[in-house]
Amino acid sequence: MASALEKAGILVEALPYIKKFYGKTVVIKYGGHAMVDCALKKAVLTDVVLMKYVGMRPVIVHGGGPEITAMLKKLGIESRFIGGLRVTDDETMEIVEMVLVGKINKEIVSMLNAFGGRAVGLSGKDAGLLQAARKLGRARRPDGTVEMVDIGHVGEITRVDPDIASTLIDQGYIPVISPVAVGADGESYNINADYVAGELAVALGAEKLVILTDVEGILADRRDRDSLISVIHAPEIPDLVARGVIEGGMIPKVECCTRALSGGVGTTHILDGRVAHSILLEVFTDKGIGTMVVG
Ligand SMILES: Nc1ncnc2c1ncn2[C@@H]1O[C@H](COP(=O)(O)OP(=O)(O)O)[C@@H](O)[C@H]1O
Ligand SMILES: CC(=O)N[C@@H](CCC(=O)OP(=O)(O)O)C(=O)O
Repeated sequence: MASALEKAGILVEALPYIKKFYGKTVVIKYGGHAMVDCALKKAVLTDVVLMKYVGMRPVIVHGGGPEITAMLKKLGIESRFIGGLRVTDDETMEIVEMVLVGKINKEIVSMLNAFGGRAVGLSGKDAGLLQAARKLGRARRPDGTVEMVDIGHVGEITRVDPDIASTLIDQGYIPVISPVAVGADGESYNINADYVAGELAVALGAEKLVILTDVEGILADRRDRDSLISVIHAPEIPDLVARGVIEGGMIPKVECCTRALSGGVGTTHILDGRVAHSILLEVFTDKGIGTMVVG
């Protein structure tokens, strides 16, 4: 147990960070293990409420891929991914929206409110927050070449109108956003939540983008948990992707960090959502954790 003096020391250590981030927007991509484990869920959402109470402007973009897969399985529908994106036919789109907007979003909102935050759930469809167009999937042929194929209602963000989110933030609310968008044609689109977090961070002029996931951060060797890369420069990323060091679900994360940095976001981080209070450790202590992606 920490002594009273140690506890005071921890609070004092946080002071420069509280000052630095006071009034600043921080976009948090919430997904992975931290979303299914009940204790971790509480830890993450408590951190977000604390950030709010010390004067930061947190915004949550949530994922929910595993829950969508589980629901589809219950309904006897098999999940298929091409280039890391879910092949989304009409029926799947309906389930995606039900799970993300109807279930996960509302659960996060209720918990934040129970912890003393004032959270409001939105999907990208609300007030034109996210507009999208059909995105093709990158299918790898057996000979290694890539073919672009139709993957249904999967969207690429074409326009962000952050007004509804910034109005809510200005009024003291915590926006919680589902990665579902609308097309110019009125069609619904399913978007990888990492891309939504990156684009929103840019549109909201965020100071920080924090992506929670199921690993320590970017590993130089995925089989070696000690090979964490603490700081990586965006220009180093394409080579790591080409060499297969970064692959699968880590690709949208690094792409979204790179996009955010080029759009003016101060710092971007990929953190281990399995570590309780990893957001607090990153934001309020001298000991940065996970991988920081810098420009
Ligand atoms: N270089 C790498 N370092 C760490 N993880 C990597 C790397 N390359 C690929 N990955 C994979 O990316 C996964 C994280 O992406 P994903 O499963 O989509 O996360 P989430 O569900 O949090 O969005 C890791 O669990 C890991 O399997
Ligand atoms: C197009 C696409 O793949 N969309 C994702 C949206 C949810 C998501 O991104 O969830 P995670 O962050 O938990 O992976 C999906 O359907 O799974």
